[in-house]
Amino acid sequence: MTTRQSPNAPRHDAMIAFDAVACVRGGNVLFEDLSFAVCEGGALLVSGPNGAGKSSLLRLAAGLLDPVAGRISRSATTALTDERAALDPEQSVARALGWWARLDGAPDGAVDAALATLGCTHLAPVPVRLLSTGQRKRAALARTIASGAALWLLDEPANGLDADAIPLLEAAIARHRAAGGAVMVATHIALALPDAQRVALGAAVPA
Ligand SMILES: Nc1ncnc2c1ncn2[C@@H]1O[C@H](COP(=O)(O)OP(=O)(O)OP(=O)(O)O)[C@@H](O)[C@H]1O
Repeated sequence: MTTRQSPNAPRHDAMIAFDAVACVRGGNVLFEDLSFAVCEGGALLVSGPNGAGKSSLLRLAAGLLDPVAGRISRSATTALTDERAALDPEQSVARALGWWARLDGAPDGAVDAALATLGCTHLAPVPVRLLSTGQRKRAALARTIASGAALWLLDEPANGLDADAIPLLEAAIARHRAAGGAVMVATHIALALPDAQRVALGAAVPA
């Protein structure tokens, strides 16, 4: 169930390290004794059946959940993309993303660049509430790309994307890693993540 690097010793150069982490939700142990470290340029691929705890793992990594045991050390800024796009439905895509970019302290032009990266510059003036499923996913991914965060936490990033968008996402991840960033990805859809570490979660058991 776990990926272990140096046993019980979080790496000092890690952007994030899980050390013997356990997660319980809804009365079930989703995983325990989970240890790994993700360093600059790294990637971690999280797999497992529905309900295994992939999203929970990413929420732990984002600091949105606390582990019931173990320790999580985080030295990098993080951005999470999940099914909640968290974009104001009444704003245009550009304004909604711009709001987050300002909050994240992103440089001027970060939103335009992120939209171009995902091939959706044309969506900039479109109200968020009018976006299709795949367009909403592209906008949510653009929010993470524009954030400037070093560690991208991507929960099912390919869901809803069409065949043209998936290579754009893979290229964006590769560029981010080449620039010293890192990613943790939970996905049921195959994505090219060269040299990724793997965490395969199993079925939950009652606590
Ligand atoms: N807020 C919550 N309170 C209680 N239980 C929760 C909560 N959120 C999730 N769970 C439970 O935790 C378990 C793991 O959920 P999680 O979303 O992490 O799984 P997942 O592996 O991402 O699943 P999927 O492949 O379906 O996206 C599920 O049984 C779910 O019902």
